[in-house]
Amino acid sequence: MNEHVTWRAAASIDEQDVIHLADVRRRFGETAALDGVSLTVRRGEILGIIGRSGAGKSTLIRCLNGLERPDSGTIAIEGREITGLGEAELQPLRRRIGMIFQHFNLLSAKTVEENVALPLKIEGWPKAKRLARAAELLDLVGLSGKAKAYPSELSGGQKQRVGIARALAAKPALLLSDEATSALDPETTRAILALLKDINSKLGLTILLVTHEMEVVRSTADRVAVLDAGRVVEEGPVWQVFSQPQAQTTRSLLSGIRPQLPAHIAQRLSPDMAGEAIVSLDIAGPAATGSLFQDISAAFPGGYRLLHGGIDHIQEQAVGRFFIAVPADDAARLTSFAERLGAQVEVLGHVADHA
Ligand SMILES: Nc1ncnc2c1ncn2[C@@H]1O[C@H](COP(=O)(O)OP(=O)(O)OP(=O)(O)O)[C@@H](O)[C@H]1O
Repeated sequence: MNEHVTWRAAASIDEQDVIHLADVRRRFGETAALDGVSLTVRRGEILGIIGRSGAGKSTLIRCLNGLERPDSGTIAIEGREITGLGEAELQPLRRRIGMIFQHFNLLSAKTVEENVALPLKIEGWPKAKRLARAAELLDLVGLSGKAKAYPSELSGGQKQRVGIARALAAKPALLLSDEATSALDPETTRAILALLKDINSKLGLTILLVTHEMEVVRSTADRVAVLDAGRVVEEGPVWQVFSQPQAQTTRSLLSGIRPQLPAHIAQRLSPDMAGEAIVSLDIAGPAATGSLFQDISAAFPGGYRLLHGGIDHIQEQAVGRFFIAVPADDAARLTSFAERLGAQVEVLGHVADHA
């Protein structure tokens, strides 16, 4: 455990960014896979990167681990620029990034402890020392009893724990998770994410979570960057981006985990200003659990109807999303009233009768 303490101390001395990308571009023929990506992964944080299929996530990962070279722009790992380095110079920097994968990528003919110790063997560590380190890491990931087992004898979750232990063996500056929970059931996913969060807080380990699973980012990341057609279209603390997403891509990516206007009401929406206006209210922070509806009630004697929604908690911040119906004539005044209280308001349309 001493090694962990040393590691953490080292992390706190060195405050520089772990990864820094500036205007990174990579084209494949007509396709701009990365179209000017600038991004920073700060030491000790968990940064989530989300994007739909084809957004450029894999190209970004390949540029980070040196398997792909950008056409232009710069990539620095712990302040050292990797763009332009030759293979020999790249190797030690590549080892500063430990990776975990969707399908674990364990060697089936090797035992668990041999898999974990493999990066250290490549680095030339003596056998006794690397097995001692493997034992320490297996303890960290909760697999002490499995050192002599083979991957085929393990569950998916246990295999990913071995993957995590192996990725941490050479004390990387960054753990890069490439869809690491996508092949796991929800319960195992939660356990693996809890382990990653635990390692992040115990060791100060910096983690980059690349995923198409919004729930992974919601429950685990500190910040999130949204990639769309090779560009970062939105970036910020998870609770902020998830509560008031600005980009259309972010909104549609989040549609599965944020309350949506029920389909039977959405089908009846009309742009004609008649009957009731259907309004969405997004509000976060203390205002979300404050007196929002009490204030609206007091200011709008014509009344309102709460149709759908609720309050979630992300990073210990309340995040509220509500759909309400108000008399059409009140919609404009309600919008400015709720905006003054900190809500993001959108009039989605109107319905002739009660929705
Ligand atoms: N080697 C390649 N040759 C040609 N086109 C490529 C190549 N690699 C990526 N692309 C294209 O670049 C774009 C970004 O691809 P990339 O694989 O980085 O996206 P992604 O976000 O990882 O997608 P997915 O989630 O489906 O893996 C896509 O349009 C893809 O077709």
